[in-house]
Amino acid sequence: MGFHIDHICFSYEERKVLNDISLLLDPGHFYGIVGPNGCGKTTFIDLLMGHRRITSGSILYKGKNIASYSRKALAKEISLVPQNFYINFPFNAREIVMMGRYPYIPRFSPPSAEDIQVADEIMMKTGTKKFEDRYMTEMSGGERQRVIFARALAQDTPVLMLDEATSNLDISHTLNLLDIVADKVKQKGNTVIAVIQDINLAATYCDRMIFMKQGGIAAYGDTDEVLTEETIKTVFNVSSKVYSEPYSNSKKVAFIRE
Ligand SMILES: Nc1ncnc2c1ncn2[C@@H]1O[C@H](COP(=O)(O)OP(=O)(O)OP(=O)(O)O)[C@@H](O)[C@H]1O
Repeated sequence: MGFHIDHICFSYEERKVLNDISLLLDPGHFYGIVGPNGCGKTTFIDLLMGHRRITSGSILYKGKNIASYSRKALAKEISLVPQNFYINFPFNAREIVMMGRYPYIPRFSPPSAEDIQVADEIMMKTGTKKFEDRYMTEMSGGERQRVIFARALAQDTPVLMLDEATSNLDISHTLNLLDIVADKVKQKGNTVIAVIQDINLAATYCDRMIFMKQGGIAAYGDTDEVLTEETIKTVFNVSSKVYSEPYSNSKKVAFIRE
């Protein structure tokens, strides 16, 4: 049982940003959310995270209203790699990754041996161990992004939300991190819900896609079915050719400049 999103609307004060969205997001899938700038993707993710309250409708997670979960209970279920992460206090990379373990560490207690082991393993896998002692304020944008990604993985939740989480990473780190989470979807039945601007990257990893436009859902379903030239035209007003690409065994889009 995943998310049951029922006729939700959301406004920033007077401004309606999401309009009547209904979706069922089942566990065990890699969802890609795609859509033009400003169409409401981050706002949608914020609502699923319980960070903002919907104006109308309901969001159930595992059958319970998302707003009824305590912060700590929700942190054991859902983690997020945000689009922007601001930090001006000089935490080092290890401290940031360890923050992912906070739902499991009792108040006023130090991290357990297990917490330390999990953080170490994640840092090795994400290639962030080599700068574990470096301050976040003294890293490149891509290095910081990988540490924030590692923090979310250390949280070890059944649901992981990615908001353009790899947009400033090189291709090698992008593939490494998306492979790690795709593996969790396959092996453990975890759920990934990822806002991805790069449609071809989304098509490679996501078995289901949600196309958003002007605060609503323009198309939703299995990637093979919804990723079409018509969808790209409707959502982005861009002409394209959609074709099957044998190397990644997925659909790909070639954009046509007119
Ligand atoms: N805090 C806010 N207060 C008022 N309006 C906001 C706020 N945050 C976002 N908006 C507006 O809400 C709309 C949706 O924003 P959102 O960030 O969800 O879009 P997005 O699809 O994630 O965009 P992008 O692809 O550019 O990241 C935009 O028109 C934006 O200007």
